[in-house]
Amino acid sequence: MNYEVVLPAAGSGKRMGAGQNKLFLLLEEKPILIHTLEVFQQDENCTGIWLAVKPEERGYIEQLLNRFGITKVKGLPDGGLERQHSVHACIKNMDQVEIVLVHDAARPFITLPIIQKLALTAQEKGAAIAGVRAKDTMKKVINNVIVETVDRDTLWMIQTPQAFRFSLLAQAEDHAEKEGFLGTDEAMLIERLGHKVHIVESSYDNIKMTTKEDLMLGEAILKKRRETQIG
Ligand SMILES: Nc1ccn([C@@H]2O[C@H](COP(=O)(O)OP(=O)(O)OP(=O)(O)O)[C@@H](O)[C@H]2O)c(=O)n1
Ligand SMILES: C[C@](O)(CO)[C@H](O)COP(=O)(O)O
Repeated sequence: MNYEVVLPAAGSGKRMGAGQNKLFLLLEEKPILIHTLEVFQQDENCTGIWLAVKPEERGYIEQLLNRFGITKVKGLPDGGLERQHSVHACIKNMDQVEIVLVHDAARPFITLPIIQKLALTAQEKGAAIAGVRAKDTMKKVINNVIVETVDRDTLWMIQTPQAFRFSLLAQAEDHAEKEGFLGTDEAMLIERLGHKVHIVESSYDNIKMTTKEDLMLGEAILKKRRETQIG
């Protein structure tokens, strides 16, 4: 199933505390952003990449695209104050396609089988997002006191990619903007339309590079993958 992908890349990386956009930090000598882009560059089903960027970082990102042979980028619109604004900027710039994926540029370990399953489920059902089952005992806590132990079987930790029929996501983004609603993922905007969102089981490796500890985890995931390939 063919698709185009939106990669929000206009964050600041405050929690990483590196004093620069965390996407420029290196994992095995390659920027995190490039690790993520290479997944989609290599996927023959990906027909276009849209990158939301900070205006002052556009020139450097274009240099990186050239240096690493990333040729599928169709546009690099200005990102916004929040992640949702950055995604919306891309959606507004794109021509209509059947299926669009939104994927955090900060999640470099997504794999092609999960991407394909998401795209196919979105084609069939309209909206599909990646997630993994909660592993720990889950409790709701207010003011440091347990209010409730939540049935773990109903809880998933949500990731990206999130895949949609383009028209549905565009409608959800416009609706959220009109109502001044800000969500932490695209699925929340679709849920507000009353449309069902389906889950596709993903991998615990598909971490978002958020804090310093994630850099070590990231190096370990790359090492594991290299050793599996060699072995
Ligand atoms: N205004 C924003 C904020 C975030 N992002 C992107 O959305 C993804 C997920 O966001 P997050 O991990 O929160 O990244 P940052 O906002 O950079 O990190 P922090 O919240 O720690 O500042 C990242 O690829 C980030 O670049 C974006 O495009 N525009
Ligand atoms: C979309 C997301 O990756 C799902 O886990 C996440 O909500 C975005 O990251 P943030 O750190 O909440 O901005």
